[in-house]
Amino acid sequence: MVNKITVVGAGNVGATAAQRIAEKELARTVVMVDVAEGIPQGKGLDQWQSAPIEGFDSRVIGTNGYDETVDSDIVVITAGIARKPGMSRDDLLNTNAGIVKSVGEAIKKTSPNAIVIVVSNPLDVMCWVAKEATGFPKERVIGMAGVLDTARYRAFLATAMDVSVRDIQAMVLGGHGDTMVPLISYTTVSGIPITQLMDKATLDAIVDRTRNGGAEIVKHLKTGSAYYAPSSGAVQMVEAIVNDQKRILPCSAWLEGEYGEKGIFLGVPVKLGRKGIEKIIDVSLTADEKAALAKSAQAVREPMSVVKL
Ligand SMILES: NC(=O)C1=CN([C@@H]2O[C@H](COP(=O)(O)OP(=O)(O)OC[C@H]3O[C@@H](n4cnc5c(N)ncnc54)[C@H](O)[C@@H]3O)[C@@H](O)[C@H]2O)C=CC1
Ligand SMILES: O=C([O-])CC(=O)C(=O)O
Repeated sequence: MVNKITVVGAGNVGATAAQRIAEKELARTVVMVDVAEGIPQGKGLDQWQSAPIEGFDSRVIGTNGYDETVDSDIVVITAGIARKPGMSRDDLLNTNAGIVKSVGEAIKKTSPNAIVIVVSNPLDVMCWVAKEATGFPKERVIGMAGVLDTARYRAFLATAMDVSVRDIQAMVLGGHGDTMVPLISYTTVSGIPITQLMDKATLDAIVDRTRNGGAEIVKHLKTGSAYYAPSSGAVQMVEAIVNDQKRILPCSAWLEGEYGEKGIFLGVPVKLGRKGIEKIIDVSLTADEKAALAKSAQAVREPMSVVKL
């Protein structure tokens, strides 16, 4: 358990993440911050009132400012607008860049030693905005997307094969968009290569569905985007950090030459522990996977070039 975890944005992803963090008792105090008056206060109080039933002692509070967040160990940024049907994540760029920048500046002043987990979209670009605004080292600014995209891929594979999700190991790398790269060569079911268990057409359809996994939920919900699995993804990363688990998870990380890329955030396998990103793991890729990752990096670079910081 750490002393304090702040979740900025008390909307669908933020509030669900805060509740999960409290239920897992990952921090003594969980603070939700939102600009919407009354919302973080009301949700925080409601969550705290679930504590006697769920049996957790993490105190949840909600606020519109940063005083209560001072010296947070971890800050999860979920502030920003979510997309609606017909929109791409890049359509959120300008609005969310301004929001994430202001949040980053506030965190820099109030929690200078925090590890920041970014969730707001477009994810990889927002990680960069958060890194610029906080000035934090690359180990302490981490994006949540690969854990979610991989969870979707694993869930689809488990459904198709009628096996436990627990036995499916996989990794989705690249940017959090249509160009993401599910690594078929590293997908196994209890160590058995997926290509021995599933025909190519079925696998290709699952890869395609994974790439469009966020849009599929938006199409159903109409009013916003996914939040149960996204908050689970963010909380798995929080847990890895709090408990110094040294988990190897696909996260958006600032690259300085790894995978042939530099000066961008991109989803790659990292080791997550108490210091944040403790290592970026550079795995070998097939020629097709390398080309797909390079294309995905380009899809992150383009929106970056139009953001005014
Ligand atoms: N990285 C990923 O895999 C995922 C990213 N997302 C992204 O996460 C973000 C949040 O999604 P939801 O929670 O569904 O949206 P939501 O609309 O339910 O909640 C967003 C909250 O942010 C608040 N907010 C806006 N400006 C703020 C500021 N300056 N400071 C504090 N709070 C502020 C709003 O008042 C609102 O309560 C979106 O940008 C969405 O696209 C969502 C799911 C997955
Ligand atoms: O689709 C969206 O806009 C939200 C998101 O990133 C996801 O669910 O993958």
